[in-house]
Amino acid sequence: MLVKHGVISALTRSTSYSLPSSSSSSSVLRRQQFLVRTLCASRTHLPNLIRAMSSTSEADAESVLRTVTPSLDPKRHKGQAGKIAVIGGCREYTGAPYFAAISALKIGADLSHVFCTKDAAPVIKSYSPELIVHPVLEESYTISQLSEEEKRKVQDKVIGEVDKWMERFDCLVIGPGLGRDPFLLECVSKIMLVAKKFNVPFVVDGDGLFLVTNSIDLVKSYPLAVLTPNVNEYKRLVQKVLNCEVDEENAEDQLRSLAKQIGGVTILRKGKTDLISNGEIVKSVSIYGSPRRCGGQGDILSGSVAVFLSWAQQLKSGQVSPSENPSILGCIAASGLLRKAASLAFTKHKRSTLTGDIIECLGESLEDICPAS
Ligand SMILES: NC(=O)C1=CN([C@@H]2O[C@H](COP(=O)(O)OP(=O)(O)OC[C@H]3O[C@@H](n4cnc5c(N)ncnc54)[C@H](O)[C@@H]3O)[C@@H](O)[C@H]2O)[C@@H](O)CC1
Ligand SMILES: Nc1ncnc2c1ncn2[C@@H]1O[C@H](COP(=O)(O)OP(=O)(O)OP(=O)(O)O)[C@@H](O)[C@H]1O
Ligand SMILES: [Mg+2]
Repeated sequence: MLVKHGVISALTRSTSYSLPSSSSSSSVLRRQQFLVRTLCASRTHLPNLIRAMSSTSEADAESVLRTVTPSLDPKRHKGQAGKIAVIGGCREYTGAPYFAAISALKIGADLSHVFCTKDAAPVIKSYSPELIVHPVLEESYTISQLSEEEKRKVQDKVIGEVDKWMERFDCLVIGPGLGRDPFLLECVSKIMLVAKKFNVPFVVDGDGLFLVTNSIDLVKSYPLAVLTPNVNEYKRLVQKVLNCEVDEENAEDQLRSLAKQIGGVTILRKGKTDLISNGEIVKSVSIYGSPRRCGGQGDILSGSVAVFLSWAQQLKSGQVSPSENPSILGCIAASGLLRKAASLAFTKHKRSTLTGDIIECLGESLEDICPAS
């Protein structure tokens, strides 16, 4: 343990991340181990792996799903299969955070929280009693009458409300249905700083990517950040970071450059084929899939990445090669499962397939690949 902690300290010093002071809790320890595995994977072992795999290779998503999904052990207590929090949900969008949060539960996480605006909270609560919903975020229109001093107090309160829960979460999903209100996004930037302080991994999606694209330092060189851009979000990222247009001919190399340029974050580029890179390796997932493009499928994906990433970080060393980055494994597993569930839902519902139908197929699809008993 002491040796491990020494390694952790050295690694965290070299990346200028500080560990939380109460590093005795098991979730903090797990995150430290995750950080070590992620850094080891990206610094020590990957060069060898890259030499062996210079071009993109199709991931064996089913095998990754079997590796990362924990067995249902009666000795485990509530929380050990994952505690996820979605930061998103505003006046316009209540579906997206719900889809992300409920997908996490349907896959097998124990607890799923949503931090959203006060307007969105009763709506999201009414979709499901399973979710723990915190009405804490504020948009500009609710505070327009306040002085600058009072606005700062509101911001501190918002951040305090999330901060007090932060250490309990295994992963955050930042952005589904967040909206683009400037005051709200400023609060979310601060929430990201708190997550980084506690080494909590986060998946950035939807409007979280709008925020990050305009303030890339929020995620730059944070090894526990995963970005899940769709076609538009990817285009904006490429334009902003690489200062060029999307190059479909050299899609893999461009994705690798983009991830490298953002300091080795993991990027899952969604599309006909999902491409995943951490700036070193590039993996693809193209199995299954559905021709229906109804809104909300990306939200299922971001909630799923959070769960599989959390499970991948719990794997004991020995079960998985140290060169396998938990963030990459989480992305491969989530992409494979979503595509299988979408395919199954489509065989049942054809043109009328909706996101809710795909969510209903998550359990059956996972069961098919790794049965619960
Ligand atoms: N039911 C809901 O509450 C949903 C809310 N969503 C949220 O809506 C917000 C905005 O997300 P968007 O994905 O619309 O933002 P984008 O910036 O990706 O899309 C903006 C515009 O681009 C178009 N577009 C999207 N995908 C495209 C594609 N593949 N090819 C061409 N044009 C495309 C959209 O129709 C939209 O008009 C996010 O916070 C997101 O999470 C979405 O997740 C969908 C479901
Ligand atoms: N052309 C396609 N063919 C097959 N599957 C696709 C295609 N485009 C996207 N997908 C699948 O759908 C998933 C969601 O991608 P999509 O581009 O719809 O995300 P999004 O726009 O962020 O969704 P949302 O509406 O939730 O915001 C991807 O992970 C991918 O597996
Ligand atoms: Mg989206």
